[in-house]
Amino acid sequence: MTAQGLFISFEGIDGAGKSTHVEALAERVRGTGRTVVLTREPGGTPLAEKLRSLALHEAMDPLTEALLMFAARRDHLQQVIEPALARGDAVLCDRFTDATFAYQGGGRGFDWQTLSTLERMVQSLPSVSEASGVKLRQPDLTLWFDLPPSTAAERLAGARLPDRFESQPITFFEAVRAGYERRMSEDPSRFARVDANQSREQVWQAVCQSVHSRGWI
Ligand SMILES: Nc1ncnc2c1ncn2[C@@H]1O[C@H](COP(=O)(O)OP(=O)(O)OP(=O)(O)O)[C@@H](O)[C@H]1O
Ligand SMILES: Cc1cn([C@H]2C[C@H](O)[C@@H](COP(=O)(O)O)O2)c(=O)[nH]c1=O
Repeated sequence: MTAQGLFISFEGIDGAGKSTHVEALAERVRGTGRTVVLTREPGGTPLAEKLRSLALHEAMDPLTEALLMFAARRDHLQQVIEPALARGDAVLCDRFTDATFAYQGGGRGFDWQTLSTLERMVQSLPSVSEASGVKLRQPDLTLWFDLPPSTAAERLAGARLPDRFESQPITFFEAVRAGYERRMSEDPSRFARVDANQSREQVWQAVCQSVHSRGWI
């Protein structure tokens, strides 16, 4: 947990079941007396929502796509996430930087090191002294809803008009899933991998268990 606030991100391929549990978890966290800020990426501010719309619907090259994600994140961090954490609120965010590594890094094959450089630029915490090194804003917990891409595709079939990401083939989502795997291997204690290939109730129990075991609900 950060000094004051609590930051939980929800990750996974499209259709993994993240959004199904965000509001219910928010309710459980509110029950502990915390104010909850429910938000999403790309998005979460008026500017970032405009960038979201571009990223999801306009054709562009992988670098432009990665820069848009980080530009949206920078605004979101400054306008919403950092102020909320400073107030001691809980921020529940539907996707954060792991999605950039998974989708742009894994899915698109964009250079992982360049993404790490952008991450350092965008997420450095200003108040940390030089002696203790640069600290990056990261979620206190990342719930990774892990589901085989074929099952996710079945769940999404016919649900809505697919955007630039949702219309990608299964092989793209296999690469995204591998991106999440790699990202988790780089910081395992931050992640809880939730087996999303279960009933909604079983997934919910797994979500609650991960948050409860950390003493946050
Ligand atoms: N455990 C489950 N079993 C079967 N269907 C599920 C389960 N969880 C969610 N669903 C259904 O799968 C679909 C996708 O779920 P949801 O919108 O929560 O996914 P998501 O990860 O938020 O997707 P996206 O990132 O594309 O917004 C919805 O129709 C939802 O009702
Ligand atoms: C943050 C982030 C998101 N994406 C992709 C992943 C999804 O396909 C869409 C967002 O849609 P959702 O229904 O809100 O899940 O954007 C990405 O490629 N890179 C990112 O950093």
